Amino acid sequence: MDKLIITGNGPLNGEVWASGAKNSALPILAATLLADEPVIIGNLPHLQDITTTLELLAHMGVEPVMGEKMSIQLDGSQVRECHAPYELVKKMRASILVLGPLLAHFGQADVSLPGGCAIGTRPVDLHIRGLEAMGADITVEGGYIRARVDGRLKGATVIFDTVTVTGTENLLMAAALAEGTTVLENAAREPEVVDLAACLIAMGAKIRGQGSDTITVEGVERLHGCHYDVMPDRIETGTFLVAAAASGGCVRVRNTRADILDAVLAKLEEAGAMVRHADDWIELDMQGRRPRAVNVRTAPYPAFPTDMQAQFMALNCIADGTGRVVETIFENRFMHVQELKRMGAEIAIEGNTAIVTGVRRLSGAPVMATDLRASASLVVAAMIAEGETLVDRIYHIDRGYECIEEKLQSLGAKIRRVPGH
Ligand SMILES: CC(=O)N[C@H]1[C@@H](OP(=O)(O)OP(=O)(O)OC[C@H]2O[C@@H](n3ccc(=O)[nH]c3=O)[C@H](O)[C@@H]2O)O[C@H](CO)[C@@H](O)[C@@H]1O
Ligand SMILES: C=C(OP(=O)(O)O)C(=O)O
Repeated sequence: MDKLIITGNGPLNGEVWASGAKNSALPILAATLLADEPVIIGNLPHLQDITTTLELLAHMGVEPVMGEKMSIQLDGSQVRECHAPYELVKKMRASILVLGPLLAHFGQADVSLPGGCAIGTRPVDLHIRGLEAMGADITVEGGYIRARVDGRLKGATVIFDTVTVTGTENLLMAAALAEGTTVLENAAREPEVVDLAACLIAMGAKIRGQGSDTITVEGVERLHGCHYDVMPDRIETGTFLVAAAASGGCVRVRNTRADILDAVLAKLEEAGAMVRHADDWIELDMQGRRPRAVNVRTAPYPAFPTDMQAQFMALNCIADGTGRVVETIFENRFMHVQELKRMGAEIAIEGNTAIVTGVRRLSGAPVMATDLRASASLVVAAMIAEGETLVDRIYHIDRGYECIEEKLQSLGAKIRRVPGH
């Protein structure tokens, strides 16, 4: 298993590019299963999760054809098998995103039930209930979701009990090829849902209301090919900005968007950062100052994202004052706390709240990455700590951060990868 060795090296400064969004690319790759023709997807990030998705599509018979500039052509008409095996699903929960497209296009899907993961149990009951409301016959047996429909799925009104991002995406994709109109209520408003809808529209789907909590889809009989570029990764962008703020530095992130990061940018300004932005870049300047502690409470978009919670925890660890971090989305997303404490952080947990009292200095230590964003928080903490930190199990970070060490090195970080077994 690869490890990262990081030595605190003062403020981060310079420019870095944001990659395409993982959480947009994954549903969009699954959406190519809906089309009868080749679809070209551009601005794909080079990530382990993308590789896993391409393996999953190849397992079904869809062979990826590499194009220019990180683009890939996929042809949904090549599907031979509507089966997502446990061996691949266990590597990546987002594999559940093939359920809706397979069922809508081919009338059948056998998808391994994704397990829980470090951050929570993460059930998929709302995906299943929504598809059943559209006429699917679904059983769960031997660890597999077995879904069938005679003819086309039927449009329905689906009211989600809880806001679910991939649940909304699965139903949106299924509804695109259903017979009649589907209304998704209490739908997720995340920018990645809007990006998926834009890709589906480019394929011929009829969708309105994306970005609001009511999405209406008029099903069409077929979807065609298109070329679609994935939006920039707002969580990767936010991670670079938090690292800049925590280190007292000045960083410009290019190829990104400020309009999808409002809640994060507001918290960074509250922490004392000067933030400027234009159409495709965001710059954060901390002018060498120590950040002020901030309170954050995670909630569905447009509120503060759970995927940025761990990184803000790292910032609060060295901030001036005490910050309360409340996690409302996942029941176990504080796995980084114990590791940050190994580096000298002062954090107390009360239920779903972490109370972080800033210290002037963290110290390097051997730490263990437990999930994707926990890993990012440890990397941020390591870059501002005194001495050397060894971050183990970084396969988690490779799921969601493209060329993490090269990008951070370009900002002045002392970080290197040590290959492991
Ligand atoms: C690939 C992807 O896009 N992943 C993101 C997606 O995950 P994901 O789509 O898995 O997360 P959800 O939005 O579905 O989860 C939100 C909450 O709803 C619960 N729930 C969800 C579905 C369901 O059928 N039943 C149920 O109870 C979950 O356990 C969780 O407590 O949104 C999360 C919340 O913004 C992000 O942290 C993940 O990075
Ligand atoms: C939790 C995340 O991803 P996933 O849903 O793929 O586990 C994440 O991107 O922070």
